[in-house]
Amino acid sequence: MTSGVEEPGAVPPAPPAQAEAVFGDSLPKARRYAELLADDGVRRGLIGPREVPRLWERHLINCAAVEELLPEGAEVVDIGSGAGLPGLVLGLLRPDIRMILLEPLLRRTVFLDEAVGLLDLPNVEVRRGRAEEAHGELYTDFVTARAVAPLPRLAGWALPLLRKGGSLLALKGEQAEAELAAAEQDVSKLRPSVSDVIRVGRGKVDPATTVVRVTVTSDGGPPVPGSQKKARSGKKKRGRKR
Ligand SMILES: C[S@@+](CC[C@H](N)C(=O)[O-])C[C@H]1O[C@@H](n2cnc3c(N)ncnc32)[C@H](O)[C@@H]1O
Repeated sequence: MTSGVEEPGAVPPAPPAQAEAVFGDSLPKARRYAELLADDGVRRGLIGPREVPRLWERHLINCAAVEELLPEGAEVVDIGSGAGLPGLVLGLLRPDIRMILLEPLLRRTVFLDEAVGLLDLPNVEVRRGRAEEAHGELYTDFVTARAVAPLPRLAGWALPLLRKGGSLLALKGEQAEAELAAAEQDVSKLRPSVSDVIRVGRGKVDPATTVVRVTVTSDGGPPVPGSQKKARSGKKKRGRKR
């Protein structure tokens, strides 16, 4: 039986020294997000309690390292954001980018909406849905994803969302080269593309974050600029058809 008094949530560890270098002026927002993950995130089952002591190194800093692959003003769709990793971290670190967090589960989108409001992130939009349901509707410069699906399935979901020259940035573990080698042929059949494995955040993140990057080299369907359908409200929506 519960006492009716809510248990206090967990408290995240203090940010490690490299968090200052990684987040700079955004560190206060990153701290607030870490608190939210440790408290509400754990309470609502979005992250496991065992993740709390390693929130900074394994989650926030690891995800933040990807920002060096995103040029100024990039449009990004993070598929399978879960509790906001890596999309929310990138959105709070880089106010110049436009970030859509695409996540099918209501419980998670509710948390993400609350986090975006609390952290005051006007450049971040939360959408409920599966990546494959957005095909033909959403086009972007980059798709990010962490721990969402094996590479061939992930590429099937992500590549149709990309404009020509755009890249899927999939955060992977140490086996990234082997995973890419096994999947590369299937991936390039989905849409002509070039792929590589890069490590980002060297000198700030230890170990460096491993990213499989798949860059599409063909048009693959996005309509020509100017033929964009109007959003239902009549207001132009970020990242919509263009
Ligand atoms: C293991 S969690 C990873 C969450 C987060 N990216 C992270 O690294 O902590 C996988 C997430 O992908 C979402 N997901 C599963 N299938 C999806 C799909 N087809 N499109 C978009 N998201 C999907 C799930 O709802 C879940 O939130």
